[in-house]
Amino acid sequence: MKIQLALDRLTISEAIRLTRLVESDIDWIEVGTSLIKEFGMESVREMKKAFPHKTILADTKTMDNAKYEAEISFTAGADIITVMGNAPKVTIETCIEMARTYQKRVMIDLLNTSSEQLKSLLTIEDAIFCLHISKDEQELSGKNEWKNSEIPAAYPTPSHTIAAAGGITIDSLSQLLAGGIDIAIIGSAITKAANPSEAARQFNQLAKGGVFINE
Ligand SMILES: O=C([C@H](O)CO)[C@H](O)[C@H](O)COP(=O)(O)O
Repeated sequence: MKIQLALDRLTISEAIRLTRLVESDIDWIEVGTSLIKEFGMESVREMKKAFPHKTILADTKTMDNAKYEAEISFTAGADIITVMGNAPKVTIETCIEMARTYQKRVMIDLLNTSSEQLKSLLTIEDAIFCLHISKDEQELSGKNEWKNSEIPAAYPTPSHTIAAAGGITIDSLSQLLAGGIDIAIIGSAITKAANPSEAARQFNQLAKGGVFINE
């Protein structure tokens, strides 16, 4: 399982400093939607410049204007962009086409995506599918538990790549591992930890098949 570090509600320099602390224990770097909204594509450019060998995901959460958003993200250095699973089909397909042109990838964020739409999206085998408990659901509706039952059997065959995001902790990571998730997207549990390097080390140890013992 890969670890994607989600960087949200930070300045660009804080994001770079924090990533340096945990760099060896994370696989992918997510330039969070909040950074993109606050600092624009500069945040993607700066993160790629600071970490040229890491995969950079720009969490654009594209809902419309796919060609434009994909273009500015890929040319800024993003290796992966996100599009919402409940966006019009043409928006999702355009993101996929743009990614193929730039030889990059797309993560489809399945927040509020109907099962009918999901079924039709599963034909896109080179996309990454992301199960997501939103910040608002976590903070305002009290939904913050990941269970194996949340990873419906209808999801992908082994040929699909599946990610999960939203309030993931060491405990829920075990559930996600058992559920066959390929990429765990972890934000606050690392970025807000008292010791981010130690938190990232524990997540990575577990994600790479080790057993984490909470002493
Ligand atoms: O996508 C995210 C969220 O919508 C805020 O923009 C985060 O990347 C995701 O929630 C991971 O962060 P944590 O929930 O803090 O682990």
